[in-house]
Amino acid sequence: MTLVAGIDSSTQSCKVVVRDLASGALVREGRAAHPEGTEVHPDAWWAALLSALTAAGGLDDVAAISIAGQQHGMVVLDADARVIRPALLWNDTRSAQAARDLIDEFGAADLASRTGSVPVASFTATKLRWLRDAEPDAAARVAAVALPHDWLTWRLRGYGPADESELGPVLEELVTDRSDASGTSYWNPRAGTYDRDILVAALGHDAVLPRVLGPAEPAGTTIAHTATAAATTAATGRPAAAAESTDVAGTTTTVTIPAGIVVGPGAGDNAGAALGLGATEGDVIVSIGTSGTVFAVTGAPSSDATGTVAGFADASGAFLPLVATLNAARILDSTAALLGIDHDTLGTLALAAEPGSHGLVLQPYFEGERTPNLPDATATLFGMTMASTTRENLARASIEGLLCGLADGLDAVRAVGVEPRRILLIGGAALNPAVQQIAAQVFDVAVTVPEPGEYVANGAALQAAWTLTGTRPSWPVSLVASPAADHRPIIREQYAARAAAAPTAPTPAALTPIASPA
Ligand SMILES: Nc1ncnc2c1ncn2[C@@H]1O[C@H](COP(=O)(O)OP(=O)(O)O)[C@@H](O)[C@H]1O
Ligand SMILES: O=C(CO)[C@@H](O)[C@H](O)COP(=O)(O)O
Repeated sequence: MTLVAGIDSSTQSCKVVVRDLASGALVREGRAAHPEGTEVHPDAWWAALLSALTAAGGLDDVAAISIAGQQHGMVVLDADARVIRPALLWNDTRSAQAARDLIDEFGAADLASRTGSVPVASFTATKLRWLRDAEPDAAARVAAVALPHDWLTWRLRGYGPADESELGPVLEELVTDRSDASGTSYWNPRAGTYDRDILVAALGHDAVLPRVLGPAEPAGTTIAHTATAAATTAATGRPAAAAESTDVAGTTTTVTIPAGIVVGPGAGDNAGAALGLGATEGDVIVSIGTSGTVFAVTGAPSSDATGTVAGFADASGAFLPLVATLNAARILDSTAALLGIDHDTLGTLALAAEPGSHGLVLQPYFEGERTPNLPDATATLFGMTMASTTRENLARASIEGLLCGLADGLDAVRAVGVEPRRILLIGGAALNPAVQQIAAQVFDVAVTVPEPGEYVANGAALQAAWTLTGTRPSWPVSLVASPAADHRPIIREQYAARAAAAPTAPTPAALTPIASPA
C-alpha cells in the first residue's frame, strides 16, 4: 500500500491525515492545537506540525506529502532566515488603515484588476504596509516574505536558520502555490506573476518571494534529517502548541524525516478543501471554522472592485471566487460559553426556538468584521423583549446571525457569475445538527453535508498523490446529510433590516471616494 500525507495548518490547530493512495481511505491521523491570538510565532506552528505528525504515526512509510494552511499570514524572514517577529494572522485587523492607504494610492479598481481582489486587513500586503509604518526597523530587515504553508513546507524540506536546519538559510528555496499566492495582494492570478510594484509600495523595498508552483508541481523531495521543535511560544507569551487538551509546554518534539518523500506545492486552506471535496461546477462550499467562507471553483478569474468577493486562484489550475467572514464558529463558542453549555446543548436549545428567534437578531461582529469590511465593529443583539430574551432564542439567533452573513456571501459570489446548484457545508461548526438544519432555512439552495472529515488536509493528501503520480486522483466523498429544504425568508429579512439600521452599517464601496495613484 502506498501512503500519502496531507496537512492542514489552520488557525486553531494542525491536522494530519495519512491516506491510501489507491483508494483514498484514511489510514491514520493526528492533530495538535495552535496558540490563541491573532499574532503567533511560526515556531508554534512548526511545533504543532511535528506533534501532529507524531500523533499520526510519523512519515517513515509515507511516499508524498503536502501542506495546506490558513491564508494570508505574514511570515517575515531576515537574511539569515530568522523569523523577525511573530506572524500577523488573517484575522488580525490592525492593518485596516494600511489597507485603506494602499487603496488610496492605487485605486480599488486597479488593485482588483492587478490582483483579483481589493485588499482588506486580512491580506498580506496590508500587513507589510503596517510593518513598514509601525515597525520600520523590522521592515528594513525583511529579506523574504512567506505565507504559513510556504514556511512550513520549507522547514519540512530541511531549510531554516543555520543552527536549526540541515540545509540552512536558503531563502530562494521558498515555494508557494497559486491559491495561497493569490491571497497576498501582490500576485496576479490572471498573469500568474508577482506584482512587485505593490510589494514595494507595501513593504518599502523588494524582497525574496516564494517561487509559485503549478498544481502538482513538486517542491522537491525530502533529505533525511531530524526535525525538532520546542513547544513554546515565548515570543507571544501565549500558551504553547500542544497535543489538544494536553499541556506539554516546554517539551520538545523530534520527528525523523526520511529521505525521498515527494513534497507537493501545498495550498491555501480553502483551495485545499475544494480539492478534497472534488468540487465541480455548481458546487458552492460553505466552510464554518474560525473563518466563515463561501467559495466555488470556476474556469475564469473574477475581480470585484467593491472588494466583497476575493478573486483567488484555486489549487487545480482554475479560480476560486471567495467571500470570507471573520466571525464564524467562534460565535457559537462564545454563545455556548455565555450560556454555560456545550455545542450539542446549544444546538438542542436553538432547535427548540422558532425560525426568526422571536425577533432576536445577533449581528455577530465579535472580532470586527471583514465582509462587510468593518474592522472596528462589535457585536450587537437586537430585538430584546421580555418574550424574546430566552436561552432558546439566543442560541438560535447566534446560529442565524452566523449563517445570514454567509448567505450574504452566497449572494455576492452569485453576483460574480457563480450559479450554485448545491451547498457543501464543512468546517468544525458544520458538525452541529442545528447548524445543518438552520442552514436549510437560511440558504435558498439545497444544503448537503459531507461525512465528517478534515477536507483541507484531505485535499493536501490528494495533492500529494497527484504530485507523486502525475494523475489527479478521484477519491470518493460520501454525503451524510441533506437537510430537507425548508427556506424561511423571515430569518434573512429581519437580519437585513437590523443590519441596515445598525450604526455599523457599511458605506457601500461604490460611494467611497478613491484617490488616483500618485
Ligand atoms: N459540534 C460543534 N458545534 C459548533 N461548533 C463546533 C462543533 N465542533 C467544533 N466546533 C468549533 O469549530 C471550530 C474549529 O473548526 P475548524 O474548521 O477546525 O477551524 P479552523 O480550521 O479555523 O482551525 C472551533 O471553534 C470549535 O469550537
Ligand atoms: O482568510 C481566509 C480566507 O481568505 C481564511 O479562510 C483563512 O484561510 C483561515 O481559515 P480557517 O483556519 O478559519 O479555516
